[in-house]
Amino acid sequence: MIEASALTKRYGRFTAVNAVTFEVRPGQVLGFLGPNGAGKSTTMKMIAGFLSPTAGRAKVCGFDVETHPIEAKKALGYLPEGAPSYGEMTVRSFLEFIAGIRSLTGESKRRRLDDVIGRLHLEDVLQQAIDTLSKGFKRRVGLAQAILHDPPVLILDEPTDGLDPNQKHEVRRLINDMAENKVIVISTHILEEVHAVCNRAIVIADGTLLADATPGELEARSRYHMAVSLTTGETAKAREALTAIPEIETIEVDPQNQRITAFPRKGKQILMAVSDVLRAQGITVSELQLETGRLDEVFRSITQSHLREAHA
Ligand SMILES: Nc1ncnc2c1ncn2[C@@H]1O[C@H](COP(=O)(O)OP(=O)(O)OP(=O)(O)O)[C@@H](O)[C@H]1O
Repeated sequence: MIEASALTKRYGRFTAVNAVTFEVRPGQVLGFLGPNGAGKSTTMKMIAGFLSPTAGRAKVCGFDVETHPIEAKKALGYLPEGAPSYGEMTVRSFLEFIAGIRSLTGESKRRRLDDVIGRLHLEDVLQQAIDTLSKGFKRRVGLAQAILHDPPVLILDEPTDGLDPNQKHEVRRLINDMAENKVIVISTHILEEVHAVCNRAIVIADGTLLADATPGELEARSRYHMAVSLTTGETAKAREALTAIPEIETIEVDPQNQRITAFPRKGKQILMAVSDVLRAQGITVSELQLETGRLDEVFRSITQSHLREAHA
């Protein structure tokens, strides 16, 4: 379990992280979302014990990161941003070195090394110096060192940064496979990643926690939640037909692709009515979709309204 209590980091008069409080329990994969410079990496570094908080505290599996750093770090795997240090080492010697630091020996060391090398497909680069690897491979080596001792808590700072789409998919699957009995925190800019791996999301901006909810709850805040979108060759006729439905508040047409979106009045369901009206008018649609909500729009509205208020 991770407990962050009023975690704060100040650099001079600048507050990078402002009294952030949250808990993460086993089975939770928490996505850390926020614009550039929001304080995501700084918060993760404080929980991982790589940076001392100015105020507040973090605990990992009950151990205060500041007062019991060894116990806390034992329970934790941390993938920092960027590439692993020790770039002159080969991948194999780096992982052996980390295994030593993690006190792995003998059969269990061999098993753990084989496991992470296999999971992250590092077989072909084991003898290569880390500095000479592509960005994606460097990221995979970083992930391998984070999970090598099979810790109960994982903190992964942008784990899929620099990976190609296949590798992104693989790493998301790896996180899903590990999620059941671990505590996992990931930071990401990729909102589809929140859907793919997270069952909870925290939004921060300017070092301040602005939202803490499931991805579904966040989507439900979107103006697109329960809206109906459709594509047809008869846009004008369909739009006109939809104006007859009293439960629809507004209708928008995307100028790029002519896709129509009908927004319901608060609390109203419109899918059946839309479908009935189109059928009655003989309008053929190539696609009709009930929207769950758009995370990117919610993210923008939460962070931008905060920034507007903060700088007003
Ligand atoms: N050592 C430092 N001295 C002064 N300011 C710093 C220092 N480290 C970070 N900051 C500032 O703290 C703020 C938060 O940085 P942080 O790296 O945590 O953001 P982030 O949310 O991870 O951003 P990104 O998504 O761009 O990685 C930024 O404004 C950054 O410039």
